[in-house]
Amino acid sequence: MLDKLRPLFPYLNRYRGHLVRGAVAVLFYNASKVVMPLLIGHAVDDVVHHGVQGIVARNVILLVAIACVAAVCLYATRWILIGASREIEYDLRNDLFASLEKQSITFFHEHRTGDIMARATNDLNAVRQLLGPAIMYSANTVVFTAAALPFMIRISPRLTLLAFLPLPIASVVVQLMGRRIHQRFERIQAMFSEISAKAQENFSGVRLVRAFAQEEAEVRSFEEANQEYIRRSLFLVRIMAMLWPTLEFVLGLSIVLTLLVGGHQVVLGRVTAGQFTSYMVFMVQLTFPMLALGYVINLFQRGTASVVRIDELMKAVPSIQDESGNAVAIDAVPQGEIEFRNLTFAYGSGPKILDGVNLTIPAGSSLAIVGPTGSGKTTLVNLIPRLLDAPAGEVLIDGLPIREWPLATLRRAIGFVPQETFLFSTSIRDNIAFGVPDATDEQIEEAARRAHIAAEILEFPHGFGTLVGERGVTLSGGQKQRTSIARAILRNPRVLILDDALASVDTYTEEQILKGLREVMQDRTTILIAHRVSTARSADRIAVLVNGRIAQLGTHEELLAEGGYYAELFEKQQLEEEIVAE
Ligand SMILES: Nc1ncnc2c1ncn2[C@@H]1O[C@H](COP(=O)(O)OP(=O)(O)OP(=O)(O)O)[C@@H](O)[C@H]1O
Repeated sequence: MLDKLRPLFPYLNRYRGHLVRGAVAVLFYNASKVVMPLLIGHAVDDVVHHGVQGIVARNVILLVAIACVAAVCLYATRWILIGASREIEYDLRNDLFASLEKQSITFFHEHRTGDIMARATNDLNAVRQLLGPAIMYSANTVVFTAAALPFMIRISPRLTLLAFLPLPIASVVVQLMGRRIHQRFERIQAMFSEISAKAQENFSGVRLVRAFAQEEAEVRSFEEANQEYIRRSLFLVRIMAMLWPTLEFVLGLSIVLTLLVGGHQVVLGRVTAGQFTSYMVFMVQLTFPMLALGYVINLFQRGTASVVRIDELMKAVPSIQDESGNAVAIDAVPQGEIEFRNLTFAYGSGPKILDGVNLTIPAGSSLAIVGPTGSGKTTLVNLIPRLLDAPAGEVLIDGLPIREWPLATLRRAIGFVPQETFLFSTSIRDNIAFGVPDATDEQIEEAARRAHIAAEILEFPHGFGTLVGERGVTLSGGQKQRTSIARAILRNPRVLILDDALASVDTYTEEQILKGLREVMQDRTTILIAHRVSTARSADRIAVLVNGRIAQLGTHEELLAEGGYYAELFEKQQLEEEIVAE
């Protein structure tokens, strides 16, 4: 178990000052608690022997004073130890988020968002409870038992031996049940991840669910998953339900034995009434910490299972990261020449998606990529900002293997408009300025103007301050694409990549955007993935990608003259336009 908790050691070490102060508070708290039964015993003996009011009153004052000290120490214990657990929770959450931010996109294909969210919330909370209440209660139990035991032995070794006799039974029960609690909690958390993922996908895909009238089917499927979650939780409840009464029974047994044997010893005069009272108070005081043991074990088992689940995410090594000893300085700016040198690429052990691609895009020139759906166009451009990693030496920037460039330098130089546009639930201004936090309003508006979206944005009630997404207006597909283009332009990148970024706009808007882009494209390397010839022809050269191979390469005129896929596409689209025009 300690091994599983190893990931927490650096955090505990960081807050060792808190832990030491917490330990001091625990010591003082338990010291004052141990004094109390002794004082009560004294008071009882005083009454029995002297019956003097004054002495009793002195004992009462002392008791109240000790109770005050205990209360202050308990307050300090909670404040320091629970506070430290919150600090560690804060650090853990930040570290988890930072490590997730570094993961490559394949990581997010392998882990469902709901699962990640469940680990970042439910599991993190279980770890916090382990670090806070679990550590605090176990420290109190151990210290109090250790402090009380010598006094109890001094009062009566025989009584102590008898009273503690049933405790090993409790220990065995706790050991056995602890293991099961751990296993069952792991299964509960896995199911919770499943439910979270299901809910998250349903909310994200709400349009599809409504359009296909699948609400009831989805509710049913959610209910099934929820039922399984409850079934697994009830499994844990069953064990916990056995743990509490077992511990209570064992403690009850101890108290009964103490009463029986202790009472007998008072009668025989071996212990005084006061000593016996002290002893009984010790036993009663031990009841709560012993019972809390069941709760603490539960917290420890849950927490350990959750540490493992969080650590799985934290220790996942990003599949794409900076190679050690990059040849290029971090503040370098690439010219923007891109070369694919005999590039072959497959997803994992799957089939080849790109096969022997040889292509150079000179710095400052533009290239359009056309080709049938699934031919590998997106895959090819994803290799440039290293969203996917090509085999070493097969993609070069300015003649240098791409891995020689620090990731930050490389990505800073690229403006990327992905096929699926994504806008954050914030203002249009912030969405465009994403990646350029110090951009001025003028720069943002200029980028929007070039992407041919400025006029439409200004028509919204709050202009550029209009909120989009879940909390604001819903932009049309074309508006989203143009906002996304403005975002890429604002970065003033050396390399601009537009992956089918004009697919959702009509031909008139396409023409307007291309007009704006023509200025932007000057002197920067631009790659346009397009399905329309009208978009493709605006580039210096056009590459036709078929089945992961470059089938044709040339200017619009050259490719028309050459015949083949591009010329056919041109004819087909012209015919369509003529039919629409009639
Ligand atoms: N993450 C992935 N894992 C496995 N296969 C993938 C993955 N992403 C894409 N593919 C496969 O790679 C092939 C090429 O996909 P890609 O998206 O590059 O094509 P495309 O030419 O951009 O298509 P489209 O024009 O439809 O956007 C497809 O067969 C696709 O199924």
